[in-house]
Amino acid sequence: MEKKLKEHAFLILEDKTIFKGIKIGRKGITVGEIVFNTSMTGYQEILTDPSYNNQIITFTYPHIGNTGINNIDNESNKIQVKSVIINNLALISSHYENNITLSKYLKNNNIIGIMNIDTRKLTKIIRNKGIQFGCILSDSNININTAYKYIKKKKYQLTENIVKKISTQNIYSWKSKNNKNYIMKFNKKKTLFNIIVYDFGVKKNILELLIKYGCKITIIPAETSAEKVISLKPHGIVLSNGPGDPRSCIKIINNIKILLKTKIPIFGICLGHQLLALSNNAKILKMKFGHHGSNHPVQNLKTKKVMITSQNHNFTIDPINLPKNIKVTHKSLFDNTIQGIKIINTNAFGFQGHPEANPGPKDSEKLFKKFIKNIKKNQKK
Ligand SMILES: NC(=O)CC[C@H](N)C(=O)O
Repeated sequence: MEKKLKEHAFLILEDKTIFKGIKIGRKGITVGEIVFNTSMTGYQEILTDPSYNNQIITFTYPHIGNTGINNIDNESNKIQVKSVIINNLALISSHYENNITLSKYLKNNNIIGIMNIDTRKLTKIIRNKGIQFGCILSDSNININTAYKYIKKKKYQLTENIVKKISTQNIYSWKSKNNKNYIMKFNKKKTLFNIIVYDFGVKKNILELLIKYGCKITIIPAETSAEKVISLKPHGIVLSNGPGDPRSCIKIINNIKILLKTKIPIFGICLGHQLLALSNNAKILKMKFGHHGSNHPVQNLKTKKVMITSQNHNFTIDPINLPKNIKVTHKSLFDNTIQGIKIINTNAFGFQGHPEANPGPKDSEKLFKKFIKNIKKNQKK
């Protein structure tokens, strides 16, 4: 059990709503875009998902921290969210893999957080008014007017390209800790495909699933040139998930345009899917409050089958005046937004949700099989 959890903190929204709560993590002030996640499990994976880099996360599920933090489930090597808003922080962590309490984990990683917030009320505000920029203030030496000034000052930074900052700076091979146990389940011929993964903020489970389906992985910096990628002679290319506004990734979009001409199979996931669309001259829109949860129904328009998927995005492909070479393959049954695309006359497809889940259901894992099938087909030609 943890004691001393009683210092006050404030959550201040750009619409001037003020919530009073209790400080968790480090003392200080922080601002960012607040996004809500509706998943009932998986707070550790969410906190470490690089797609949330620079954002403040709030959980609609009221009880967070009850299984602690373990050494296995991180989706990257650090906490990626800027700050955390929780309703009820569990004071006891109980799980056989538990290593450290959530509260200690936040403190050790210098994260500013707030608890005892009615996160469902906060989520309703975001749903009604749209994504809110907000500030967590847990330092009694800073007053609320400073917080408002901070919100105004920092908001402009939303359009900057953060992908380049968080991507790997060097090319490296991914070695799975688990690979012996699950490589080759799908790929019976035991061929290892060489896959290049563009790291826009890649989640670990994307890499683990590629390993599972028989791939050898080389991870490359976000702005690696198309020429360099072609010289590495990959069997397939993955455009990973990642944070921020895809429209800021100009260099990456230009590289994808060149790669599309090569016919190397390409699989775009979330940000990667949006970048695939942009490199084919589609428009991207910012959604009112995005999709962030693990129960989103997505329909395959050809088979009519529905998958329950994990989602985490604020941007979406504009369905109006979609270029003719982009075929929509999947749609959200929540709001009809585009969830899957195929680029005609190429070997490229994209998926808006998170087929690697973590947290979330495994229904859309089959998209990895589809990618491998595309690679095999391409080899036969
Ligand atoms: N998970 C992701 O890759 C997110 C993509 C993009 N940053 C968005 O918010 O829409």
